[in-house]
Amino acid sequence: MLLAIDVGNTNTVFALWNGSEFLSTWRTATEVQRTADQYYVWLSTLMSLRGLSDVIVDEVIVSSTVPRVVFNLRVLCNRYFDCRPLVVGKPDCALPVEARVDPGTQVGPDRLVNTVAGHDLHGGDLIVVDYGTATTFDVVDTDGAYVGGVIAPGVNLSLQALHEAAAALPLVDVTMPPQVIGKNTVDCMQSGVFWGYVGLVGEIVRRIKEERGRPTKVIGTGGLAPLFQQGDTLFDVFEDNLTMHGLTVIHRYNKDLQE
Ligand SMILES: Nc1ncnc2c1ncn2[C@@H]1O[C@H](COP(=O)(O)OP(=O)(O)OP(=O)(O)O)[C@@H](O)[C@H]1O
Ligand SMILES: CC(C)(CO)[C@@H](O)C(=O)NCCC(=O)O
Ligand SMILES: [K+]
Repeated sequence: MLLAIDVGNTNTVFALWNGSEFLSTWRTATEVQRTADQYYVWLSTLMSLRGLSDVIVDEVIVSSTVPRVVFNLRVLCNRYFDCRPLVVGKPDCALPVEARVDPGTQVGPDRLVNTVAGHDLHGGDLIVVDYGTATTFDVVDTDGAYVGGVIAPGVNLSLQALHEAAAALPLVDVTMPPQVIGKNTVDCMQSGVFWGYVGLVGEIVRRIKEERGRPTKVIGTGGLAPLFQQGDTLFDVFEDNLTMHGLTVIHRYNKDLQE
């Protein structure tokens, strides 16, 4: 069975894919020091808690925005799953779409995977907005190619930065505040970040559409996307599991190429 691993700068998600559905997904904090043995103890424990101890993982695909993590994931595959992982961005992992960017640019693998997934589900002419560690905008051309985008600081990163830089500001969660005008510190901060990001996303999407000059569908993904959709209609669709879906599409594509 396929194990798909999506390593973000904050969180790493593992998912088991049986060819037609995800049996389970698990999330852990991304940590470069974590060893293959630590991954395996953690994963096999969670698998048995879900009654999945009999599942044999024999294929793995990885997307990692943190290059150093890949080494230990390779050891995990070799030692415990007796296979070589397919790693997005490496020459031996083919992608069903092109990346039309400046020569030498290393596009984040998560953005390529989101492009593939978006194109698979919705065709071409898309903007994928991903609320991860960074807030990214991936522009998908008519033929499905990644043609660039926008990288803005992530929502939680902005809240953290306020807290770390200003002695009197606490660390708060992002939420939609009751009013725009805050009457206390927390409401003021939440208003700044919530409405600030509603504005940021709306404005960047508007300008991308203007620059491209054709009808473009907007897809929102990432843990915080639904929260921001409450502030304004920012997306045409919300996709819960976009990156994981893209990993299964890329895995299938590479298998079909081998056959
Ligand atoms: N109201 C909220 N306030 C703060 N965080 C939230 C809230 N709702 C969801 N989240 C967080 O969103 C995250 C899920 O987002 P996602 O997996 O898209 O990105 P990430 O893990 O933060 O970033 P990356 O993928 O770059 O590591 C989880 O860490 C979850 O705790
Ligand atoms: C922008 C992030 C951090 C978002 O996860 C990741 O996609 C990344 O490290 N990208 C590399 C640079 C680029 O995508 O152009
Ligand atoms: K992500």
